[in-house]
Amino acid sequence: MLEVAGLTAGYGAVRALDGVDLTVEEGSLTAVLGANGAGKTTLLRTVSGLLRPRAGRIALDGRDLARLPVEEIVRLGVAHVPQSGGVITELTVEENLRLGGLYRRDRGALARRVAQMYELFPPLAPRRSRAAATLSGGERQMLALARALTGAPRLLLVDEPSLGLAPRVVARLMAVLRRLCDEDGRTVLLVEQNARSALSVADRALVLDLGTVVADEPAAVLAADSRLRHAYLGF
Ligand SMILES: Nc1ncnc2c1ncn2[C@@H]1O[C@H](COP(=O)(O)OP(=O)(O)OP(=O)(O)O)[C@@H](O)[C@H]1O
Repeated sequence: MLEVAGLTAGYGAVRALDGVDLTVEEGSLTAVLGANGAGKTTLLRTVSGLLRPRAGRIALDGRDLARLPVEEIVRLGVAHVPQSGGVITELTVEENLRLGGLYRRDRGALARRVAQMYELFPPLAPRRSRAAATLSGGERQMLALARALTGAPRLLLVDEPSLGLAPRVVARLMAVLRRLCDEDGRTVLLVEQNARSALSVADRALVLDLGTVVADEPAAVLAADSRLRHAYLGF
């Protein structure tokens, strides 16, 4: 579904990605792992159009995204949940969810999708009329994911959803991501520092180091490779 080839991107003199190749199958969950500064966030930002590549190709179902406006990339079904969350804290939970699906014209479908989000993330339901600013960190992460999902994206890009969350909340979020692939056929590209959690739900895993791919394996193979784990993943 997503094909990235020879992707090079950066910031001024910094080359954050250097010839990255990646293929993501429809309905799969791919983990992008690696140390701080490896280029993981930059990879998501180039796919969603927030950063333009210097070279290489990013294709969604064969269509090149590299020069499309961000709005068009969203319309093609790509949603990006950034590390800092992506919720509007002044608005209520419900308003955030409705905004996430705003570009979908069908209002009935939007109401159904919002209702589905309360099923998928039960802690959000009793808080629907509260400002997002009053949510805990975990609840905010759930809202950020739910908000992206109300737009019914085909490809969900998620940047470190586990950051600062309790282990039980992390496990619940990972399980939701897995369900999105298995039950809804969505495709997920998940950036994580918490490699152990990500590998427990991923189909495939990519390890980045200084902007290059040093491993691209089925998640179970990577999890069993103690040399790679010690060298790049710290466990
Ligand atoms: N806006 C920016 N301006 C300049 N350099 C940047 C910018 N954003 C990132 N970089 C640099 O690009 C490289 C890759 O950063 P990136 O954020 O993609 O890494 P990461 O793997 O997501 O790291 P982390 O796990 O710490 O979030 C790093 O060397 C970083 O310092």
